[in-house]
Amino acid sequence: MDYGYSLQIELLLWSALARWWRGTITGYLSDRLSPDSEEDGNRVVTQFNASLAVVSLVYGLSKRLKRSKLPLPPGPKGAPLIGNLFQLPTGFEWIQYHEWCKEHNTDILYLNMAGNVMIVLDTSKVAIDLLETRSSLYSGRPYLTMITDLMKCDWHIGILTYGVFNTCSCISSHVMFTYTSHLLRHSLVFTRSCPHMMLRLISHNRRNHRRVMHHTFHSGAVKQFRPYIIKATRNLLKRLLDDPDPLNIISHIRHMAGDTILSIAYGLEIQQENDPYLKRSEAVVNALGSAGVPGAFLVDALPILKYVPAWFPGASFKRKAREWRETIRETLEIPFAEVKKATESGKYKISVVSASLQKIEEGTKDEAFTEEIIQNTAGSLFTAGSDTTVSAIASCILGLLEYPEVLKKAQAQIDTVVKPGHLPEFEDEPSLPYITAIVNETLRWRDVVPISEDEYRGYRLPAGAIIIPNAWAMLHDETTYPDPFTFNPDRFINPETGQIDYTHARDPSYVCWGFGRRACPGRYMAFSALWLAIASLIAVFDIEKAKEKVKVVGEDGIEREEERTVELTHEYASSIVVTPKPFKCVIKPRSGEKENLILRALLLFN
Ligand code: HEM
Repeated sequence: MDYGYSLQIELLLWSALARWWRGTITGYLSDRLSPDSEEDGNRVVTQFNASLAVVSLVYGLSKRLKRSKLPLPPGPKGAPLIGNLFQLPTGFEWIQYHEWCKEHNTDILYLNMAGNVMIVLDTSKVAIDLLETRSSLYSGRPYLTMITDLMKCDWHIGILTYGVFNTCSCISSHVMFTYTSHLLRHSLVFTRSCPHMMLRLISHNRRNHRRVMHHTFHSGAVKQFRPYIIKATRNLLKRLLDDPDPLNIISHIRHMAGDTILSIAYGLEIQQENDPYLKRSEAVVNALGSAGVPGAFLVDALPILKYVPAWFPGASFKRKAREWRETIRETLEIPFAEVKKATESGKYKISVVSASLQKIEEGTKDEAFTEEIIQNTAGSLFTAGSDTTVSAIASCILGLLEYPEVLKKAQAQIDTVVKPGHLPEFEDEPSLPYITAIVNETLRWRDVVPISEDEYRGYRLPAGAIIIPNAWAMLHDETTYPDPFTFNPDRFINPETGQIDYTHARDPSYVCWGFGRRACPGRYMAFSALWLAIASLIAVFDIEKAKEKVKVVGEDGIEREEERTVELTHEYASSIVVTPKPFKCVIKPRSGEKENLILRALLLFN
């Protein structure tokens, strides 16, 4: 059934394609040939088109026939043409995916979204098998025309394709990719300018960007950025001390995450209020968040709409894209240019950009180290690392509020290990296993990226299918994590030694940082930032559920005021990164001594 519809659609596309080729090449030749030779040109083009269409059809049909012999994974029955499109909830879809998997007794689920195939991987076994063991079959993200073509965010590490080729959305590039990639043997790439059929030598791919990132983010190198993490964490403590309003907690954490990342990326000194770099970067996160919501812009489903002029009625998406494009460009270029200037003058602070530019200066032969790739890599860090860090710290606070005994136990361990008058340091990590267990449990309990998407280019599963590893299902699998919805850091602690022990509950890092070639390159830095922030918050603050006064009418019929605990609703905003919505709580220094400690610790840095 599915193949029947998609074959019809494909036939239509191929015939449209043949016409398109005819128009394009005829136009191209007529611009260049004299009127006499135009007729010859037309004949050549017609013959070329005919052969191309025949080859296309034979190729497409043979692939279809070969593929249709293989069974599809099970999945819920869909409606004609639209498939399962309207069966999906608009948020927290990973829960529904998991329900369907249970219903169909499968860990590989097939969904058809109006012809677009989605394959959900519900267990770590299939996810690791497909995404790690056979990672070379995966090439990139599903293409979003709004973000890539119109907002010109095609440089972002999370959007780029891993290997030599970068993806192109439009039909022309698809044809070029299919036919020419084999001929060119991985030496050229078709870039965003594909309608003009520009080819350029490739170094512009995700593998190279990840290499630049690895240079400063591998487990050893990332230690050089610890002073930035310490400073941003201490500023967070001070901000919470000065303004403990629960509705501002998430924005304080957001400031800390942004401060850390921009310092690491560029060595920037971030202001506590109205920092222009932070403001621009947050605007980019919001823009990408809005544009990345599936179905938010029709142009993603109908890429041809990108050619509609901005003044055209209903084309507000073009105007929005133009506005966002400008912010994105400034965010990418301004800080990079400043660091470059500082590096040239020799007055710079250590950062991803300065360390990578230095590698060029030293004459590296590594093709990944170009100014463009360094600029792109640094520009990707904020969007990838800010909301994720905010989500994890805020979820941890929710866990501590819901399970006060965890907070008390963690405070007791800190009090015995950390010297009086000091805040926890990175060096304390081996002696504070319970804090490490809390970080792990946070990343498992409220996993930050419940599902991600990858594009599959293999056989057995339909080529081009979107693969969705359901990390949420894996991290809440009760055979691996008994009582999975309880926030219980002790599952990672050996009761006899008191040390971290993953024999009874698997280390969540095998899932929570993503899989294979998509796995989070910022994980060591992210873990360090989470660890220090959580250890420091627990060391100096008591975090409790808020109380509120309510009016109640007693049995005697008299109205009284009563104090009640405000229960948490655990509401999250559902997106690629799920982040808790602001929640009520009380956060106050554990003592006057801890308050002084917060002030003193920050002074040391200024
Ligand atoms: C709690 C913190 C974090 C978590 C849980 C997390 C998790 C993840 C996950 C699951 C992915 C893969 C997404 C996918 O497959 O679609 C990813 C990708 C990525 N992360 Fe993180 N991340 C965190 C923090 C950070 C930080 C702080 C940075 C950098 C400063 C960072 C940089 C990146 C980048 C650049 C990618 C894209 C990699 C690629 O597509 O090749 N992340 N992250």
